[in-house]
Amino acid sequence: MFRDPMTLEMTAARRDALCKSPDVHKYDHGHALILSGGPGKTGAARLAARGALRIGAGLVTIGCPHTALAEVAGQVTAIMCRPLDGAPGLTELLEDTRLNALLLGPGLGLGQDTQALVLSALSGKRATVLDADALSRFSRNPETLFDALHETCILTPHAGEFARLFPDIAEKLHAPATTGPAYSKIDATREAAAQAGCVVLLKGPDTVIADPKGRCAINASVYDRAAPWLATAGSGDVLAGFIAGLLARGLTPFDAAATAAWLHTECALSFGPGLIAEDLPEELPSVFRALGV
Ligand SMILES: NC(=O)C1=CN([C@@H]2O[C@H](COP(=O)(O)OP(=O)(O)OC[C@H]3O[C@@H](n4cnc5c(N)ncnc54)[C@H](OP(=O)(O)O)[C@@H]3O)[C@@H](O)[C@H]2O)[C@@H](O)CC1
Ligand SMILES: Nc1ncnc2c1ncn2[C@@H]1O[C@H](COP(=O)(O)OP(=O)(O)O)[C@@H](O)[C@H]1O
Repeated sequence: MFRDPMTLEMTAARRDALCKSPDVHKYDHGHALILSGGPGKTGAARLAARGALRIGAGLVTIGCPHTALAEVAGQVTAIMCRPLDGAPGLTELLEDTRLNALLLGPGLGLGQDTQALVLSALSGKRATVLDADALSRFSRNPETLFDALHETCILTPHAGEFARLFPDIAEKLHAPATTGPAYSKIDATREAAAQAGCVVLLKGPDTVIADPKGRCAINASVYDRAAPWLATAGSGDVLAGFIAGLLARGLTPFDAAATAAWLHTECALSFGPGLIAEDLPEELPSVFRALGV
């Protein structure tokens, strides 16, 4: 067990996990399924899907409502798309056991459908990233979500989503410290991971990743790694896609979250000012080259 939080670095083991063997085929690199919202709400899933493909998932499919199929299909090429209406459609699609990593939330909306999709996705116990609306949807009934989560899930809230899902923990985090040591973002993320029973990645300039046993890492985008251009619409959607892609490739939830957060910052540093979310996946090849992947 790792009790001490570690500042993330690109270790040889992490780098090796990103390399692809010469003698395997695309299904050996996994197949990520990313759910999209309806018409006019497909951008976030497309950003995430591009991230998942660029980080090395062998195949990436966007599952979207029939009504959004033309919009999605008209804007993706290497990424595949499948019509999928509601939780029954998802259950049917998940009969394909090669779909080994799921991402739900970006652009999904806050309706009843989102809750049903999340619960259906979680029932199969597949590696699953929950972000954005898949978290906010449960702000009034977090216990429903916690009861369904399992150990290969990853929650990726920003501070606002975190406070919706873990209001008591957020209150402690934001309370003024009257006695030391103060309750930190690391304490908060660890407590949230223990409560949820899965990995939690709490975003921000300093992103903290924790698992239920207390293992913890920090991706600090500060000082020489400051990347304020990441505060742009959709950059979190790309991060969720990076994590889903690495899950598809077989990384553990903790390693997928930690490695993705580190690469996300590297992509922003490599691109520099003027960055928009679309640029992040496109920057991965030069980041990989610099790492010798
Ligand atoms: N290209 C696309 O298709 C994109 C699609 N997207 C998709 O849109 C959907 C809704 O996304 P969203 O951004 O409107 O919802 P959300 O982030 O909950 O903000 C609502 C309120 O929460 C707060 N808040 C926000 N951030 C915070 C923080 N870090 N820390 C603290 N508080 C924070 C803030 O409230 P305030 O602080 O202003 O009171 C804000 O007004 C979602 O599905 C997403 O995937 C986006 O990803 C963009 C690109
Ligand atoms: N000032 C900052 N410096 C470094 N990274 C940041 C900063 N602000 C936000 N980020 C990162 O950008 C991403 C924003 O994600 P999120 O808030 O979910 O936005 P969106 O919903 O638009 O995708 C997160 O990965 C977060 O860690």
